[in-house]
This record gives sequence, structure tokens and C-alpha cells, in this order.
Amino acid sequence: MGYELILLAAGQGKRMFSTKNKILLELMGKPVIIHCMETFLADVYCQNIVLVAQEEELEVMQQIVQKYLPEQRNVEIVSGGKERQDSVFKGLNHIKDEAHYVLVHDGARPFVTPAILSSVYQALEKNQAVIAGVPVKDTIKRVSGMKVEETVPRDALWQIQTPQAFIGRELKQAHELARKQSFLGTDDASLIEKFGHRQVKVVMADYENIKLTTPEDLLIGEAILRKRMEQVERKEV
Ligand SMILES: Nc1ccn([C@@H]2O[C@H](COP(=O)(O)OP(=O)(O)OP(=O)(O)O)[C@@H](O)[C@H]2O)c(=O)n1
Ligand SMILES: C[C@](O)(CO)[C@H](O)COP(=O)(O)O
Repeated sequence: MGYELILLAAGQGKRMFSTKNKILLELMGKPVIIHCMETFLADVYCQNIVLVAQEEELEVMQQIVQKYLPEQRNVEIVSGGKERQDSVFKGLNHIKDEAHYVLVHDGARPFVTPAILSSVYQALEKNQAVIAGVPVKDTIKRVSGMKVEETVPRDALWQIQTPQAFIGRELKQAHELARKQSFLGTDDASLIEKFGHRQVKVVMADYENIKLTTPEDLLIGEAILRKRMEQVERKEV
């Protein structure tokens, strides 16, 4: 069946303290967003990409895609909204067929792997609402005004990532209800949890699938890419 991808690049990157959108920063000679796109475009199940960009960056995004992926015809660049959730909603309006599976992915997670895409897609055939995540490793405490209120048992806690995958129509309906009720979630699954009629399933992803959020993430990201390049070089020898 395959899926359509909503790839989010319309954020401000405020926590990165960079002069430009973090999605446009280069890692190992390529913009962050291109690292993401290459992984999805290499996936046989990815039918097309709706790339959601800031209104003021539509042109620069177009130029970057043309420069790095000149042969690509199945990428549509559309403008996003104020919040992440608004950008997903706007992206959903450009999906070709709402009966299709839709994957939503943060452009700020350029280290997504073919293995993660495969795990999500395989689980999707059975569950139709699937998100990537990893078990929490640190001790988690609830803190108020720097005072510890409690230690939260972590055995059931997962850090949730993207991609997150749903049936297009169901995700759109959940977004419409969320808008009506002014509900703002930090991910798409939270809208399905609240307004959908489906159990969301988590699949084990990868601790390397980090979101580039603060400046030190760029250092970690460079290290991840260097390690992967060295692995490829070792295989080629
Ligand atoms: N209005 C928005 C806000 C966020 N995003 C995207 O959602 C993803 C996750 O968001 P986050 O890391 O919070 O990105 P920013 O909003 O750019 O970062 P910040 O909150 O630090 O400004 C990113 O790929 C970002 O581009 C988006 O498309 N539209
Ligand atoms: C969707 C997400 O990446 C899952 O971890 C995350 O919730 C995005 O959050 P942000 O507030 O936009 O950084």
C-alpha cells in the first residue's frame, strides 16, 4: 500500500540559538532536512513527501531540494503554521489520498534509519496507529519549584520520537476535533489517544534518532554521522 510523508520543517529552532532555522544547518556538508529526505526517498514504501516549511522559507527550501535532489518529482513544499500541530494540519490538506497511511516526521530528526521505517511500517499493517520510541533510561522525578514531589516508576515510561504513522483520514479527523476544542498536543499520537478510536502501538526505535533541539545536539549528531560513515567505509574495504 505504501505511505505519504508529512515532513515538518516549519519551526523556529529557538532553542538552537542559531541565526537560521536548524533544519537548514549543515551536518557533514548537507542540510539537516536533506539527511531526512534521503532516508525516506530510499524507502520503497514512501510514495510522496509533503515538506512543510515556513512561509518565508518556501523559496530557499525549493532551492535546497533542487540542489541536492534534482531528480525528485514527488516532493511538494507547502507552508506551515504557528505551532507544530498547525503545520501537521496544513500538511494533511495536501495528502493525495486520505485512505493512505500517513507518516509524520520531524525534519529535526535527521538520524532516522531504514530499520526504524521498516519497524513502523510492518507494525502499521497490524495496528494502523504506530509510533517510534525508546524506553526511558534515566530516573524520572516530578519536580515543582525545584522540590522533588515524587520518583516516577520508569518501567512503563518511553521517550517518544517520530515517525508516527496513522491512516490519513483518522489523523485528519483527530486534528479537526483538536482544533475545535483548542487542544494542543506535543505529538500526533496524543490527538489519536484523545480523539481517535484506536490503540496506539509503540515500536522500538533507536536512541540515535534524536531531535536536534539544543546546540549540544549538533555535536552528538556529527558523532552519529561520523560513526555511520566509518561503518560504511569499513564495509567497502
Ligand atoms: N510551527 C512549527 C513548529 C515546529 N515544526 C517542526 O516540528 C519539528 C519538531 O519541533 P521542534 O524541535 O520544537 O522545532 P522548533 O519549533 O523549530 O524548535 P523550537 O521549539 O526550539 O523553536 C521540527 O522539525 C520543526 O521544524 C513545524 O513544522 N512547525
Ligand atoms: C513529536 C516529538 O518529536 C516527539 O518527541 C516532540 O513531541 C516534538 O516536540 P517539540 O515540543 O516540538 O520539541
